[in-house]
Amino acid sequence: MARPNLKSLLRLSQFAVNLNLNKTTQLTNLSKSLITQNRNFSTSKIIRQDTSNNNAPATKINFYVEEYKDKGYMVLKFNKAPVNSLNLEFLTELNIQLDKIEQSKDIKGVILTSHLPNIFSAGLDILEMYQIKQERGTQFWTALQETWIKLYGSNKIFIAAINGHSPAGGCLLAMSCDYRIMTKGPYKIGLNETLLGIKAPFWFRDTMINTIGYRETEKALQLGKLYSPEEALAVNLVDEIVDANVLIQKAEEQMVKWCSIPTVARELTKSSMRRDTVSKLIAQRESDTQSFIEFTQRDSIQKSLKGYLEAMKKPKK
Ligand SMILES: CCCCC/C=C\CCCC/C=C/C(=O)SCCNC(=O)CCNC(=O)[C@H](O)C(C)(C)COP(=O)(O)OP(=O)(O)OC[C@H]1O[C@@H](n2cnc3c(N)ncnc32)[C@H](O)[C@@H]1OP(=O)(O)O
Repeated sequence: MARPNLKSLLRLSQFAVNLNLNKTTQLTNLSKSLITQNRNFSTSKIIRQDTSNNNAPATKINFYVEEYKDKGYMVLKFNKAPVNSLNLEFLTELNIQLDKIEQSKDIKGVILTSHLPNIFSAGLDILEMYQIKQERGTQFWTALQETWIKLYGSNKIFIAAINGHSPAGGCLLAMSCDYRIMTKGPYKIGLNETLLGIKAPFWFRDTMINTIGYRETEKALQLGKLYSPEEALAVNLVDEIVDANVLIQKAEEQMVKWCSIPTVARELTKSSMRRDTVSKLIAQRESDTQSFIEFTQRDSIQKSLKGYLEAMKKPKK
């Protein structure tokens, strides 16, 4: 596919929030059709000023929410085209969703998945790290910490239905869930930060250690290893791999199973397993943010990120 020049890549975040009337109309129609299928289906919208067209408000639907209150769970679908990259606005909205979930008495669990084909999440939006300003960088990193604390530290049941690529921050989101099911296919999952010339933060590392163990993490992080679904299954990075057409069905089956466990006992058990890991970041949030700002402002890191952005723009073979 044709790649834009660096300038247009740098406008990606701005572009991503601009109004796309056709898309919005299509999505609204989709939402309506799902409601008529007797599903309680709601959309979450970001409304903000579209600076490329001073007269038009920008509307973009970043999430679809399907609630099955009678069954006690919901499906939360990422919908930030093209790759569900995690930028400040997306994370802020995700945090609001996570707060609502935590406060809901009717919802015991959530299936996290993507509405976009072949992609769960491409991880952090690289443009949030490239040539960042301190204020935005601080807000961004704080929002990301918040997401992880809310997700990894949640008492609710989270099942990741990974329907495509899930590198870096995408892998972190998946690992923060209680159970992972991945679609078979030419997809990759893992913490590949070293390939971008950056070090995975300690809480990414700890989440991976808690998921696949110390030795496998040691290799995976240094090599920036991206696993195929079969490789991920072999090291317990995912718990199941399935054909795409049964992904949500399998996730729902698991959800029913997890929901059937006595809630308080399950919650106390989960919390006892994760509390120390979460507390470690909570105790170091400010210094972790400062490290992020200091690290990403280094010339060497900016050079690596620039090279990575340029490589992403090269035409695919
Ligand atoms: C104490 C020390 C503290 C240290 C802290 C320091 C640093 C912080 C580290 C933070 C940890 C970082 C975590 C991360 O998550 S970094 C992000 C890593 N993500 C990736 O490497 C994924 C890159 N993307 C891809 O590999 C592919 O895009 C794909 C996900 C496999 C999907 O492929 P495909 O479907 O073929 O899509 P395209 O490649 O064509 O991409 C479509 C457009 O999306 C743009 N894109 C892709 N990924 C990102 C991204 N992560 N951020 C921003 N933009 C992204 C891509 O450029 C295309 O744009 P275009 O359509 O305009 O060309």
